[in-house]
Amino acid sequence: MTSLASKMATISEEVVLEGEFFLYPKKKGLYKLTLTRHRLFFSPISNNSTTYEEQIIQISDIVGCHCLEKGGNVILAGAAMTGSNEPNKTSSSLLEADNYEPLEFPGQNFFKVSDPATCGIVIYAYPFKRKRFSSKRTRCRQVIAFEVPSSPLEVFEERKKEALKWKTVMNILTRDISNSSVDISNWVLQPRGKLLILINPHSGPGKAYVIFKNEIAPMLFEADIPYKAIITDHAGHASELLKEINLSDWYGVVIVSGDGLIFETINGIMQRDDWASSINMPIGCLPGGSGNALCCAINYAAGQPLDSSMVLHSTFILVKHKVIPMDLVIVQIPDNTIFSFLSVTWGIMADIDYESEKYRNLGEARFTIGAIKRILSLRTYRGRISFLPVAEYNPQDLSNSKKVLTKIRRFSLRSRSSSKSTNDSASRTSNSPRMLTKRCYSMDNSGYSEHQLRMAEGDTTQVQADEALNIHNGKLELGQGEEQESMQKLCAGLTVTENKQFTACAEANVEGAATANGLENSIELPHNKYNHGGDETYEEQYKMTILSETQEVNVEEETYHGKKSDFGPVPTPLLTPLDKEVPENWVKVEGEFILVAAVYQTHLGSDMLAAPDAHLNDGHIHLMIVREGISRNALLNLFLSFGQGSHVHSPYVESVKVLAFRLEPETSNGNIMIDGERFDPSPLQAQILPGLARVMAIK
Ligand SMILES: Nc1ncnc2c1ncn2[C@@H]1O[C@H](COP(=O)(O)OP(=O)(O)OP(=O)(O)O)[C@@H](O)[C@H]1O
Repeated sequence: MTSLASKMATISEEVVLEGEFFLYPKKKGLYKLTLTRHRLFFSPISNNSTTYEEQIIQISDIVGCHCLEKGGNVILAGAAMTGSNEPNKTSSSLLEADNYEPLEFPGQNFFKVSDPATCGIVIYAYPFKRKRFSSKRTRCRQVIAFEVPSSPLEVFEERKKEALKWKTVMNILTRDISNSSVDISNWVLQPRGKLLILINPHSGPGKAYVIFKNEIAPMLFEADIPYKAIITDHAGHASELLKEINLSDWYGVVIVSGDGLIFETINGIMQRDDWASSINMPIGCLPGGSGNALCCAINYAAGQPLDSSMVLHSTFILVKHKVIPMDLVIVQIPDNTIFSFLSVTWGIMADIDYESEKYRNLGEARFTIGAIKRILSLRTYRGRISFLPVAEYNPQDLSNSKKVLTKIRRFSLRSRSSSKSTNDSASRTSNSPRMLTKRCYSMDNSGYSEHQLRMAEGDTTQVQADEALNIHNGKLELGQGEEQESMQKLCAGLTVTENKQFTACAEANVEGAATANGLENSIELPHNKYNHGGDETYEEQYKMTILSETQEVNVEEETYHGKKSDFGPVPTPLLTPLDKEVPENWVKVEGEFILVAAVYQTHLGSDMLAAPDAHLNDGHIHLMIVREGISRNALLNLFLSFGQGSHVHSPYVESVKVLAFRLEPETSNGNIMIDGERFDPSPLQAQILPGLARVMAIK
């Protein structure tokens, strides 16, 4: 038996634990279990060596290990709580309230035993399996339980102790907690930090709560993650909570919604007096909305597929996460400041995002429908885009800029300035009520206001588009316009599935993880008369901590406790006031544009690899410009190539990495979208804040 065990553990790996167990509940024969730091091997013990069958579970696929327990159904401790409309209740006092709706699951899903004398372990794993009739892989739930035999451990307490030892060691390995001690009896399993989970019941097709209950909560139970789940009851609720609550009560905040609630969360935190420490609070995201770009970017970086099982893959990442810095971008619009984590778009991309709101019940497919309509009724926008490029700017060869001149990196900052103007203006962003659909921010700083989509009346191009493209009962019907051929080409790449979801054929190849772009650590800001010059470097002046791109954050070392400190506004040394000219060393491009997009995550949707070489914390804004002069056909092809990210090679696309930019639309029509939120077209400027936020991700 011992020799079999050695064979199982392939000898080269150090054996952490070995033991003999029954496979529960069959109790058919004994199994030998061998645990190494990376794998669990198990095989039946038989006198006949020809029946030797070894099975392996990778530790990296395991989310948790429990002791077998007696019981019926599982009632989840975290449970979910609805919001409250009670007028006197503040958002944060809701957290103390006791109106929980218990979530109950059938016991057999989690291997509850009927005999209290049964001792053993149950392992929850999510290994990759190949999909049927496809070369693609997806994670599948695997639950396996082992019972400690009553011989030689006859005493119940000893069997219980053995099961507990296996559970503890398995969970320590599963959580990738470093243990220097070779003696496993010194290994200590610390309880997991508590998560505040915010669920938007109206996001996307309105299924966020069902997704949470059926797909997310069970895995949180398996991984022993404590949480409190709150169903938001109004727009702005998340931002109110994050502004008010004592953050030290929580390990992190998790959003089950689309990008809109993540935007609210980040901007809520940035309105706190102690924003500079509070923004260290890890943010997790699980896809529950129609636009789940950050989830896509995190899954892509972790090498997980962006397929129909994205909730499962995202929950798996949440359970196995490390805390990773994420770039934010400070966006200044007249009289307001916004903190953005995703993108600023203007032109066709913004129009598609905003105008496709009415198809939100189609989930992400709304963007495909919106794209077809907007290409049919193509508009151009006049304006100016100015930017501070990372590399030497060569308009002839924009996508191939090589010489890196500037790079600012992740920082934690504490400005010496006592002015609070930035945060004061930010606080105006989300005090007012917010519409769930067709929402926009008005530029007069009065907060959120309802915005009617510019449909038929007074917008003839939209009417033509609507006539050319009809959507009835989940089917696309093409009109007779001059673009019919192009549209047929695009629609040939669309499949309409039973649940009326449209998916583009051109799927992103997301099997391989994004690799870090290998940029060096040096910082050499260009001479900029507005960067507050002097002899101090940018890092010295703003107390930046330069970390390498692959460095993880040790949460223990950072504080996000809600102490009121005298933090100043977020410094923006690269920006001049919006009503002054941009610095002389900026590049200015003027003309008619089809689109301008500033993106800082890889994805803007599961089939939109907008910035293929972006990284969560690469310290760059990836600017993409398409000027007028592109045919509709070429634009169609361009949109189709977004799935693979090959649009960056198009001769029509100018790609440039920048640290800051200013956008000055000359026309008042159209839309500006910041992280999926609409703003009226007016001048804005933005600067990267490298690695300012923290996300739960896997590199
Ligand atoms: N209970 C609620 N009722 C109405 N609106 C809410 C509620 N909770 C949150 N919201 C608002 O709904 C907005 C949209 O949600 P989110 O973007 O997360 O999902 P989404 O489905 O991707 O949205 P959209 O399709 O509108 O972009 C959020 O920005 C938030 O302000």
